[in-house]
Amino acid sequence: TRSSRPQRMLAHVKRHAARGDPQSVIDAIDYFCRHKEWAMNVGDEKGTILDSVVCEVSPGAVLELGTYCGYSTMRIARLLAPGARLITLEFNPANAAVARQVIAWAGLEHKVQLVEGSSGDLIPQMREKFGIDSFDLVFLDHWKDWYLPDTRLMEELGLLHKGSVLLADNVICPGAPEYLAYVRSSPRYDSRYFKSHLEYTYVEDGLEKSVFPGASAGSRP
Ligand SMILES: Cc1cc(-c2n[nH]c(CCNC(=O)c3cc(-c4ccc(F)cc4)cc(O)c3O)n2)ccn1
Ligand SMILES: [Mg+2]
Repeated sequence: TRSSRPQRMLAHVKRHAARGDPQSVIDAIDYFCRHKEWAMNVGDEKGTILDSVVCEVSPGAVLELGTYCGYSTMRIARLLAPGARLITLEFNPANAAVARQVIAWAGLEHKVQLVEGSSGDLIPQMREKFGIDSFDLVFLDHWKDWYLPDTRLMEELGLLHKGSVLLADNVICPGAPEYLAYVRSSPRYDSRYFKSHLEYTYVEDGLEKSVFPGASAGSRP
């Protein structure tokens, strides 16, 4: 049967990127998506904003919701300090299989745990299965109408601590209006919008960065 777009992307990476060189893998995917076939990676423009937030937070524990082909997984993992951990959740097994190979080609597999399944099922298992107490950074890049319920779930499970950063992709396109309204109105978050474009296009999109000031904030003194 005909190959999938992620499979063609992986073939392009193997042909054009150097093993163990994450930047060359990132560049190869950006070239493929800009000049051959569009794909829903966060991309180079929003990727630069992602990089700056990762460097600013210098997280010990990161959760990524929505791996896809592992592009943003690599952007984050290549900037992590030794011993820091990145857990990434992917719903689609075929995409997860491609992502594992992309991450391995970049030589970043020892920094990344890729788990297949839905966020709603896996987030409650973070402590027991992965020994994670809380996350310093969460990159939301999965199903857009799941951003809000999953954020509420992480709050309720105590997976966010004072200063935890939520960074959400696609808040304009495809859009996450309920999530945006929540983080921008809740006294529990300091939120800021980084205007950009939908990956590899001129359509407006952006990232919303929201700092969790602590569970007590916004509740009665
Ligand atoms: C429930 C659950 C879900 C997941 C999960 N795993 N993988 C994903 C991928 C989700 N991503 C997107 O749908 C997405 C779409 C566009 C887009 C598409 C078409 C257009 F025309 C314009 C823009 C652009 C993007 O940047 C995106 O990120 N979710 C993992 C775990 N649990
Ligand atoms: Mg996205």
